[in-house]
Amino acid sequence: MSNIIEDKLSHVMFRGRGAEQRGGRTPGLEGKEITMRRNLARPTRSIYLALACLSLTLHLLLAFFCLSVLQTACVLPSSSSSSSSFNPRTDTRQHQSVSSPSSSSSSASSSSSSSHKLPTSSRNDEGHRLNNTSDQKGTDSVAERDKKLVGAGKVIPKVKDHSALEALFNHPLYNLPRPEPHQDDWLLRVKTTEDAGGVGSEEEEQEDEIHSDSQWQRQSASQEEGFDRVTWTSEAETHPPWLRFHLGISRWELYNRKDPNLAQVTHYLATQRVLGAVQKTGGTQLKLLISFPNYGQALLKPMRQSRDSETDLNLFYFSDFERHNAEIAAFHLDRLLGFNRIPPVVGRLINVTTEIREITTDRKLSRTFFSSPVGNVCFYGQCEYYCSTEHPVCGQPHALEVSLAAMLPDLTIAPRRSWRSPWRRSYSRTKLAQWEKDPNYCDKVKKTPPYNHGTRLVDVIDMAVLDFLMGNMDRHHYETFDKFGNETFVLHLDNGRAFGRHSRDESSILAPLRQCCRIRRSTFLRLRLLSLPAFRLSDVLRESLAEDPLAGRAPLLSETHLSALDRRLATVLRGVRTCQGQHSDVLYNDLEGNNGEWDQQPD
Ligand SMILES: Nc1ncnc2c1ncn2[C@@H]1O[C@H](COP(=O)(O)OP(=O)(O)OP(=O)(O)O)[C@@H](O)[C@H]1O
Ligand SMILES: [Mn+2]
Repeated sequence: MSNIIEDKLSHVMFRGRGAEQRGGRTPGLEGKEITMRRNLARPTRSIYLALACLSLTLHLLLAFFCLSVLQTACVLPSSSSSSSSFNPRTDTRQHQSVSSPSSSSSSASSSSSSSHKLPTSSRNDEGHRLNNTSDQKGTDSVAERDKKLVGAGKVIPKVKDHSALEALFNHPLYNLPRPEPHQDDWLLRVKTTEDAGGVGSEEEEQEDEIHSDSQWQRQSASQEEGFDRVTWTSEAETHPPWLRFHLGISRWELYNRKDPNLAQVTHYLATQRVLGAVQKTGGTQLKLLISFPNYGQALLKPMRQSRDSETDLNLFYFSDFERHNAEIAAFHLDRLLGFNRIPPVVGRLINVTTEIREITTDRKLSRTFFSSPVGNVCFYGQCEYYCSTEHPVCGQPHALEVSLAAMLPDLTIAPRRSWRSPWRRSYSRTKLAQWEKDPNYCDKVKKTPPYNHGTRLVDVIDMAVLDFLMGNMDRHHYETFDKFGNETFVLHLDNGRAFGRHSRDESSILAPLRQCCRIRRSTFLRLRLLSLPAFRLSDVLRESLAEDPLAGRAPLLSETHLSALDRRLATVLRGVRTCQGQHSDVLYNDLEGNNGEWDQQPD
């Protein structure tokens, strides 16, 4: 056997040498070689076969060795080890930027259900990019992240198959038939060219009418710097989402929950390029008016404190900081209660340097920018409360969480009326308001216009229920659209001071319900529905808030706030029952003539 192998090996060596010598060979030598090869063809094949077997055996041995002895050397590096090498947390400024890549990918999952299958390495790559760019003003990182946060108001990441939110919105109580709106029931309407009645009629046009196509075109001809060219016509499909939102405002609600434009508005607010940022006047705290290239605008409230920091118990409601997450959560809660009385609000991570400081034309605002000792970009603006170096709004180092609320139509085309709330607090450290001293206060309110007629009283009570649930004590005024007179809903604007405390329920907010013992039947039935396990308020709100782009960074409301909502809801329902035990006309029947499935619910 060994001889045979040796023999075959010598043939291989011979062939090898022959090949080496080929360079200077004579034709005679080549001829000899061919003859020899023919003679040796069969033994050579056997040698090849033997060598293949040998090689295979050696490979198998090597593999065994590798698996048993050097097992760790064959294992791929774990994700945690790779993540730590990609995400060095070297400095406090970077903390937020570091945590955001995973969050941006998880919030991207709201637009793509497959994204939570993203390989860890791709998330880490993002983290790496983000850290690099945050040192170069963080400009690209924030913009890139924003592109991925496009899930705004779109698809909810489905952790479970069953969606309580979907089930809630499919319930008949959330699909009550509405009368077909007449022309007068819309806040605005688009004037056609025929309506305009030719040249010279402009001064006679009513203020509540959106200008005709020809006027829009004229406006676009005198284009302002940076703004898009206006190509809208009277056709709804040509309108940007913010304009469709304005055109959808009716006598009864700000938006129709089922209108696909609602998701487009939040998406728009979350993703449009910021063209302008100036301070907005009115109110007491810092807020900015943001402009987008196609003439849309938003009201910005910055994050000033962490989501979970509870308001100091010794701070008066009028001294409390405004919270960006409260504005976002209030919009979702109001929608869940079936009110639709808060303009769409969405969270966004902005770059304070490129999206405020470098573009603002507001000198009063730009003068307040500074770099903090750890290198974060901060500003404080000019306003009544908390606009000083001691209360700066800071990026990390440039990235800042904000809430963006869709702006209502300008007051020049849709004037609003501001009403002092009958249950307004005294806004004094020493005095009590009338309603706090007089148990029969509501009797007087009920006799006073506009509360003596129509739905205004139950509207204010709806608002009190919303405010009690979210702990908002700061409802001194409310607004309505002038055009609709007293026959309209009330706007729930300014919710920045809600969700300040979860450990305390402020029962005085419920005074309108307790003192008047009246509530809309539809509101009561929805509240009862939200107390059932299948539609539990905390569950549906958690699910709804997951739609917001900022939810990927941290839940917009902590679990403590969510469970406080369930507790407070039970208090409201108990309050109604107590009233029902004392009075007969507690439920204001706004469902007359609608005998639907909701009636079958036990009382
Ligand atoms: N989405 C909106 N569109 C148009 N105007 C709005 C919008 N939200 C608020 N406003 C207007 O801006 C004013 C100031 O806003 P807001 O009440 O939120 O500020 P604030 O500083 O919280 O006020 P306050 O200190 O009185 O509580 C409101 O009274 C309202 O008229
Ligand atoms: Mn406020």
